[in-house]
Amino acid sequence: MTDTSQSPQKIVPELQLDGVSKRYGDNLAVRSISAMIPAHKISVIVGPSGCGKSTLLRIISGLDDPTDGTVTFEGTTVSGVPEGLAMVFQDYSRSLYPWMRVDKNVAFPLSKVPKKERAERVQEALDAVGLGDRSHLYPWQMSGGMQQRVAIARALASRPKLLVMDEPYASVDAQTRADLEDLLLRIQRKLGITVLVVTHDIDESVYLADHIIVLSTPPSIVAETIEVDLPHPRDHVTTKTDPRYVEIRGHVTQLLRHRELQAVEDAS
Ligand SMILES: Nc1ncnc2c1ncn2[C@@H]1O[C@H](COP(=O)(O)OP(=O)(O)OP(=O)(O)O)[C@@H](O)[C@H]1O
Repeated sequence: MTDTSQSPQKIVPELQLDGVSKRYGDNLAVRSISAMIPAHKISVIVGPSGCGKSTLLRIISGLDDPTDGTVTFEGTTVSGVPEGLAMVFQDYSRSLYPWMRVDKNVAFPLSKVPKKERAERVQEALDAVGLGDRSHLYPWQMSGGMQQRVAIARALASRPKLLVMDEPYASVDAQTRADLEDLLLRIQRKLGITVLVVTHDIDESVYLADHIIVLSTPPSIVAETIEVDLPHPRDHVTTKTDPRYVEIRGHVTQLLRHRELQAVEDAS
């Protein structure tokens, strides 16, 4: 056994989930999930449709209460949206205000920040997503991918410690999705923030993650957690042809497939 207590790579938890369950009436959506989200890394929760990923993310973000269990963010039990947490949702068209120019959209959550600092933060966040010169546009003058970059900039402008993203690229085309995945990898490496992404896309989970939490079919439980030891920087050609990528991808696929088959057997 390796002694990790002396290791400089020692994992620091940013978020801790202990026995988190959620019941909607008779429907048990999430069943006693315990997991750790390490600080300064990208963690991905992957699982089949309806397994409770969004429910879990809402609980982690303090938007919903668990029926049982606790979520701890930096040592404090989550009740309400914690300071230092920012969210990006799948549907950018509903998260941006169409009547506000891009800079106003990004500045919106910063109303309590002094004007000069607010302007600096907005510019910094738009630069980070490559839209520094598009601040005067309205969302409806932009492509879907650009709008999602604005939504990411708005989350970054609050300088979050934890960025939570629910299927953030599900509404854009494949090429834009690949570009946005690379953007997220670059931003995370540059800013060192903790990122938690929910997706049902196995490729996306392996490509983005340092740490994957595989959920089973409903009601979800953790099937396995996987440390992704693929090197950085990653790119869609080199990383995805790395035998280790292929191996991890195959393993996650097998886990999800096995659980699906088991659920079908249990139901019959
Ligand atoms: N507000 C709610 N009220 C009642 N049931 C809900 C509510 N939100 C989610 N559910 C139920 O909880 C279960 C999990 O839903 P959830 O949206 O969390 O899954 P998901 O894994 O994110 O699915 P998808 O990948 O399809 O978005 C489903 O059975 C869903 O119908």
